[in-house]
Amino acid sequence: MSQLHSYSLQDVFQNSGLNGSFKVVSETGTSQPNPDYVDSSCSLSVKNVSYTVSEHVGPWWDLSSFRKKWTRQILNQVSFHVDSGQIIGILGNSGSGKTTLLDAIAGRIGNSGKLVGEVFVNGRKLKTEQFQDCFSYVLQSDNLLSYLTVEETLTYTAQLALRKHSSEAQEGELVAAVMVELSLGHVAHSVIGGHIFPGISGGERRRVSIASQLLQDPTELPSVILLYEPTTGLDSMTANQIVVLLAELARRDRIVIVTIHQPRSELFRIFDRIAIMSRGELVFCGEPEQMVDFFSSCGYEFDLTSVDTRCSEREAATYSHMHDITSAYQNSEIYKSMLGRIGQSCQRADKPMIPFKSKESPNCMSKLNILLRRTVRNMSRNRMGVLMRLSQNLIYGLFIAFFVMKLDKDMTKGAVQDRIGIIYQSMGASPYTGMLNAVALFPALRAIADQESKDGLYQKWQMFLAYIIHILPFSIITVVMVPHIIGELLTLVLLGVVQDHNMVNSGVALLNVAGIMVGSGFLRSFKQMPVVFQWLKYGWIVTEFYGLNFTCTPLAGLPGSCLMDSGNMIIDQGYPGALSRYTQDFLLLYAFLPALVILGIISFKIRDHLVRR
Ligand SMILES: Nc1ncnc2c1ncn2[C@@H]1O[C@H](COP(=O)(O)OP(=O)(O)OP(=O)(O)O)[C@@H](O)[C@H]1O
Repeated sequence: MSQLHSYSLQDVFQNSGLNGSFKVVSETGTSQPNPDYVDSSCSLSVKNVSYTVSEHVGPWWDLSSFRKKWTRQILNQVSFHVDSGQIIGILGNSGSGKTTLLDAIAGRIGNSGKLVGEVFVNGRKLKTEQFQDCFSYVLQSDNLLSYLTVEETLTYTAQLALRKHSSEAQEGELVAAVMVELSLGHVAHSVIGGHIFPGISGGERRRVSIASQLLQDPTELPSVILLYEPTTGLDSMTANQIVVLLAELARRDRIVIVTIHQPRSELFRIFDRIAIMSRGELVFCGEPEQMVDFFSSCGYEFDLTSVDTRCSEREAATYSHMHDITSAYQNSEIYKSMLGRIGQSCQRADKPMIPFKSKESPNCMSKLNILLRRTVRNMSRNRMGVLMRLSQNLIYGLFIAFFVMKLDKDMTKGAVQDRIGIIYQSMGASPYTGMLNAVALFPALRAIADQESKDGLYQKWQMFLAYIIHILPFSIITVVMVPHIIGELLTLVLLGVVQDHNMVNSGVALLNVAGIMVGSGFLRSFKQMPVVFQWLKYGWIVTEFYGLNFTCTPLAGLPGSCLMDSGNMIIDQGYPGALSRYTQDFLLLYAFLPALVILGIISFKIRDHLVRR
């Protein structure tokens, strides 16, 4: 990775033709503090943003109150202004509205409530649907593929995000530059790791997630980066390092907005602006030094900004404190000067607009190809996963073969019953192996798809298709065990619309048992079945029994115990019409496969609407 140290990200963008305009150009990736940002290249103004949701007054089991609704104010007239080169920390107790504010700015608020207010970038008002294309958003959880290295992870992201005509060399240079910028060079070839095997550290994973976001703007460095709780779950030293790193990113001509739960006191100095939220309102937004003066001038401690809901008296008292502080802030010079800066920036809309994320990213097929290569590479290193897929059908096949070899031809020794039993077991049990695969291996990919699709890298159903294509070679081994593949596909379809994979487990099990019992004809006579199930009867019986001749020793005292002595008679008597429908029934069985793939695509399209955006 020696080449890593020869690039800075800005240089690469400028040299590669994917250039943007930078005022602060650093050398070799080290930050250049830029304290005198008089005319910043970018400004973000958030003006009077409010968010309300309509909620049922009571729970659903109390119908009278459930029918009534009330409007709840989650964000109330939030305004702040921040220039490039600055990092702003949004603080507040749990439930104060930090996440909602970040989601609102990032354009991922969902449509369950009503969002009003204005967001300006460089003085130009953004439409709500433009937020998502304008800002980069780093979530709290690092959804990364465990078996890929850091460099591979970032390379695949670059391939998914960058312009279709960017070359491999350009992508490589950008990835190398981003790794330099986030000090990831020393772990470039280390695997990300997971719960069951070690990989890079928690802080390094955070940095990989941030690096992924930096790579997602192909035309220019992302100018506004939002990070949700980037320090949660990290030890204090690593948390400090992450915040320092974010401050360095901001100094390189960006705006960095971070929500943070409980920052250590030394971290306050690193932020250029501190915003404190309580009950959906900004009770303070200013420089850290101003914060100390402000709180001492209004006679309150900083930690009195949260409302204590432990009892009604404490709630009333602390709410009144909070109200006093908010009023004091809104009457302060700090607030007025902030409003002044918003006004100035709106009047001076002469700066260039931040370019939106490129709409020229690779086409659908190329993205599918990249996703497939990424999934295959990750899977091929998962020894347990590969072993599980290869061995389960082999073992299952051997198990069935063991019984098949012992099948008797004597009618009186259960020749017919045993054969039907074997078919029933093959049909009934193999979908479970498919289900187990999907439940064990797919949810991690689904979480990644949820995040990356929100970033606009691809659509969720494309990850679903890539997953199906990558299991095809394994499925070819089990081609005669269509029920196994049907089991896996059915599980994937349900995983699209049901989040909890335990519920999916039970659902598939139930559908499988019910399907076999009601619709297969193994446990019920075809003739007694409703017509809708009759056409579902398939060719296994014909495959097993056609052309078979049985022996039979008549049982004493049981005349007619040997009335049927051939497989063809069994088919005619027990499953009338099955012979003439043989091809049609098999086609029907295989038709389940494309039908389930189409259902899966629909299911993952529905997921787009279900998963809160
Ligand atoms: N769509 C919604 N419908 C109903 N209530 C909501 C919705 N979104 C947010 N809330 C409520 O708004 C309040 C603020 O939530 P938010 O997640 O923004 O707080 P937070 O400051 O990020 O909390 P934490 O630090 O615990 O994550 C919470 O009480 C939450 O339950």
